[in-house]
Amino acid sequence: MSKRLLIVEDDPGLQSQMRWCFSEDLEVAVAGTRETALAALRRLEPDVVTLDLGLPPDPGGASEGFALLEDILRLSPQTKVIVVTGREDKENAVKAIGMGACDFYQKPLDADILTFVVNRALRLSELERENRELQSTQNGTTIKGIVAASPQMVSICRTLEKVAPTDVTTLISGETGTGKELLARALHDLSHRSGKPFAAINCAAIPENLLESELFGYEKGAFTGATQSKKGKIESANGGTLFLDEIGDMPMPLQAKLLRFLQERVIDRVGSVTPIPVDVRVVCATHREVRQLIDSGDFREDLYYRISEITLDVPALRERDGDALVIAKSLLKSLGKQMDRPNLSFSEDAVRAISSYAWPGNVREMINKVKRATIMADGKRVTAADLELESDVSPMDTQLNLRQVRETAERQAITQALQSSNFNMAQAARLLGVTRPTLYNLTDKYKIESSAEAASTRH
Ligand SMILES: Nc1ncnc2c1ncn2[C@@H]1O[C@H](COP(=O)(O)OP(=O)(O)OP(=O)(O)O)[C@@H](O)[C@H]1O
Repeated sequence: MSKRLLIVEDDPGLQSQMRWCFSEDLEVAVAGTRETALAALRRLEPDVVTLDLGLPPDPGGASEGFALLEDILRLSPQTKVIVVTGREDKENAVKAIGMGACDFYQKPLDADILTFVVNRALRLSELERENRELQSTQNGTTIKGIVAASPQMVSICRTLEKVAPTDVTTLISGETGTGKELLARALHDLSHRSGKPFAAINCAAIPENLLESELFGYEKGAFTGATQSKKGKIESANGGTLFLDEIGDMPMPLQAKLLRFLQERVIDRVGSVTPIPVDVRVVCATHREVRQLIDSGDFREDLYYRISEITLDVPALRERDGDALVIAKSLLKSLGKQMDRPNLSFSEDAVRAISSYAWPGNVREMINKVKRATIMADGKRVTAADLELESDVSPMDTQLNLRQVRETAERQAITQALQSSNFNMAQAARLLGVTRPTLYNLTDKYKIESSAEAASTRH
């Protein structure tokens, strides 16, 4: 894509002199007033603007130039602005830089210096764009399967890397869906036990009377129905890692038995008194406040100290700076690939909605929302509405020109009309106040399915 430069200069002589300074591989537009400059900004989306501060109606001062500088920085903050000032106008140059201009250039015109300054700004703009692209795809950790950019999660991953090679019992706490099991698996994968089993059991999901035999196994004849002996989860994890999810929900009698195992590293199957030595690393997780469970008499304090030799407190997604967006982007990429909808990206309003939403169900909730959006999105852009998130921005805050606004609005209106008319084209056309052929043209243009069957089997 060619680079674009907008020259804002009210003197026609200088306008053409400046235009001549730049080679043909640069797309150059010229504007002489604030209004025409803003129109060109929206149309051209320039990488760099040279801005003469002395614009009409204040050609002798700088008020109009400063107003335009503010407009440009608000509407298109990534555009690099070089202010052009009079020979003795150092004060305004400094003020403009303070406001956010990237450089300044003093008249009279010197072609070499001007091209040098503009090329430098173009290069800066290119580097910043590359950097933005890199940042949006970069993962702050190299642990397989974990996507994180926030300092909080990056620090947890660092701790995890240090703890993994040891055998210390680790307690991972955090709200539901924050990735506790994912971290437990990473602890296993990064340890010397990775070639051995990883056995997981959810203490809250198994009825109390079955949990003991699930964990410790049983001998033939131990209870009605025990027609043969069976290993429990602890034994089947021998050599590897045992993950006890929702440890806070473990019944008291079993807590005593687990404590004995952690102290002596032997288990007794149900119905047996012969201890079996087992070598496992234990990782526990809970979404509950274990300290409160201890206070209310529902959790043994001695067991707590045994299982929490190291604790990892996983913050909720809303507390991690920047994670929501990088995880959402990574999910969109992988789910898009899985569902044969590659190259999807989030619209500006989706990006804002993802960053401001509280994600009470954390990453698990995000997976569901992104999965839905991957199916629902029309075209390549996933909107806040596709994610079923509220968009708090008006289109003009984020969209640069009318084409973008119009297309988004048209696409939404057509989809709604088709849905509310049960995909009856004549009725939808009436609702939209257009003829049927026009509606067909529009559904073709936006690649919107115009029958219920096609819309539901589209993906
Ligand atoms: N940082 C992350 N990067 C990528 N995927 C993640 C991340 N955190 C969580 N996930 C994914 O989110 C889903 C939920 O994670 P996980 O099951 O580990 O959460 P949990 O805290 O154990 O939940 P619960 O308390 O409900 O058992 C999983 O599919 C997991 O792979």
